[in-house]
Amino acid sequence: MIELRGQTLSYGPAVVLENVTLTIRQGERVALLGRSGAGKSTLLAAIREKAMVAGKEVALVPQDNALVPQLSLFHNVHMGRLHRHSALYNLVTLLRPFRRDRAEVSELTRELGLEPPVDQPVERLSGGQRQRTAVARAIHGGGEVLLADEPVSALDEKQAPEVLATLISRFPTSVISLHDVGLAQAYCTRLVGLKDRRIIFDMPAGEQNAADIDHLYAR
Ligand SMILES: Nc1ncnc2c1ncn2[C@@H]1O[C@H](COP(=O)(O)OP(=O)(O)OP(=O)(O)O)[C@@H](O)[C@H]1O
Repeated sequence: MIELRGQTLSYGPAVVLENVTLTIRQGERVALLGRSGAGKSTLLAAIREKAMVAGKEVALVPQDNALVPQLSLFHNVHMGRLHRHSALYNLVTLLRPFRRDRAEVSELTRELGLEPPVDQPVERLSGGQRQRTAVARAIHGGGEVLLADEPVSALDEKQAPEVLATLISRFPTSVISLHDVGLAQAYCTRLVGLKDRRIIFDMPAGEQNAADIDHLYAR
């Protein structure tokens, strides 16, 4: 479905991952694991590029959320769906959102435990609330493939699994960078470990042992 074959990923002369071969199949929930700087975001970007070339509809949760702070929670979530509407519809929505859209966004934000009113500017939200706004934007936009970069890193122990479960359930296929191995094992079907410029394991969730994980995070 999405395939990288022997690809080297680099920034100019700086190689991040060498000879990457990876196939993401329909229905998979793939977790990318590895120490900070191992190349998870870089690999996600390469997967995104392949998915776009293959004509897939991709939903993104970027690591930095990529929200517009001055705009409301509603408008930031609605942004996920701009491409589905006409320019006129989007212009009207900017000034005065349609009731139907407001209701839909309000329901989604409630589902994600976002308490502030949807009119609240994003710049007045907490870090965890901003992250859930980015999650809501991806869900609202929808698509065939979810690519998410640490989408629940700012959430507490109770919220993180709930939000991750909701996010994953809305997409047929997902690739998610996670630093929480427990969450990856609980919610993903396949774990891909990155270290020393390569994929050091790629196996079904549940098959890796403690030594695999220790080695992945060892210096
Ligand atoms: N735009 C860039 N230009 C040059 N080097 C970069 C750029 N983005 C990332 N890198 C480098 O590429 C390597 C991999 O970075 P990447 O962000 O993919 O890692 P990561 O596993 O996602 O890290 P983290 O868990 O901290 O988000 C790092 O050494 C980083 O410094």
